[in-house]
Amino acid sequence: MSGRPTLTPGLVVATYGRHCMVERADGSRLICHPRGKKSTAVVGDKVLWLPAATGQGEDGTIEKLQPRRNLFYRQDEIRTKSFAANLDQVLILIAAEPEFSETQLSRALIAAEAERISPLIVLNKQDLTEPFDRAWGWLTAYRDMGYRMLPLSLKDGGGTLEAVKAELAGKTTLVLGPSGAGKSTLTNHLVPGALAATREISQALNTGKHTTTSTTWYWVDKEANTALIDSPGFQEFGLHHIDARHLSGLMPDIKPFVERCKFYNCTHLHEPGCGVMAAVKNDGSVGSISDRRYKIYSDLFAELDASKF
Ligand SMILES: Nc1nc2c(ncn2[C@@H]2O[C@H](COP(=O)(O)OP(=O)(O)OP(=O)(O)O)[C@@H](O)[C@H]2O)c(=O)[nH]1
Ligand SMILES: [Zn+2]
Repeated sequence: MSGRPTLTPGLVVATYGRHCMVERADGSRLICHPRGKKSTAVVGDKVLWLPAATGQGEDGTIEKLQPRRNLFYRQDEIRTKSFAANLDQVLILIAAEPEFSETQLSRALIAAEAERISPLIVLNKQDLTEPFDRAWGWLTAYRDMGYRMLPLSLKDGGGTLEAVKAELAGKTTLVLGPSGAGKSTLTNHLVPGALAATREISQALNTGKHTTTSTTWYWVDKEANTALIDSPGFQEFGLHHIDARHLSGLMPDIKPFVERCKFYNCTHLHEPGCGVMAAVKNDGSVGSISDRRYKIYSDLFAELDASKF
């Protein structure tokens, strides 16, 4: 009879619980579940899988995860983690309206920095001129920190969408953003039919129930060079995997001042001779740390430090 089944490479394109949708090299897809309890595959993982024995209800088992280039962490309200792996960049989509939270923006940027994944901030709804200009001006501080930023109007399409597309070309991008920023609209502009495809995947993975998968991979081009990964909003963007002591190094406006601290293990919360605290200015002028960002730092420090116990 035939020999042993051979391990076949695949890409995880969606997950629901421990079930995964795996794409073969030819683009066809099948449902797999990981062998063993420990290994959990995430969207973007490259895996080796085997066909399941007949009658087991799934099409295959994931036998091996290939080493990851990076792993983006996110923790939701109930503290279950969901991630995506092997990313080139994270697109943080915010909008002129509804107003977004600076804390959530900072958290997403810190999560990206921690994995050395380049973030791209995109401010949508440029057609809403007045709130847009206000938000854009306010984000200047983030441009000054060195973050890439682009304006967008999904309503008007045109030039701004082309500029965003150019940043995505040839890369794997995770899209994050608060509810109402325009994530679904962006995905549908870039991948027509994306939402219908997601519903189908969700139903296949979750035995027909109408729930959406937490994270989904889409190919933007036929050649499969450009990929977009959609993820739910970031209301509760937990950073519990980050050590509080590493936080200052992950905030580019705070980092340069750390070397001025008197104590090498300064937490920048109460120590005398702290270079960070000395640089905090309430006007957020260039070459200083704004008091908003310092508050985000100190609140996060307390949260991350407490989460260890
Ligand atoms: N004025 C304006 N409205 C926009 C623009 N882009 C999207 N919208 C609208 O903003 C609303 C929210 O867009 P969605 O794409 O559903 O936002 P989302 O980020 O997917 O939101 P969730 O599904 O809640 O996570 C919709 O009514 C869109 O039509 C834009 O550029 N300008
Ligand atoms: Zn200090």
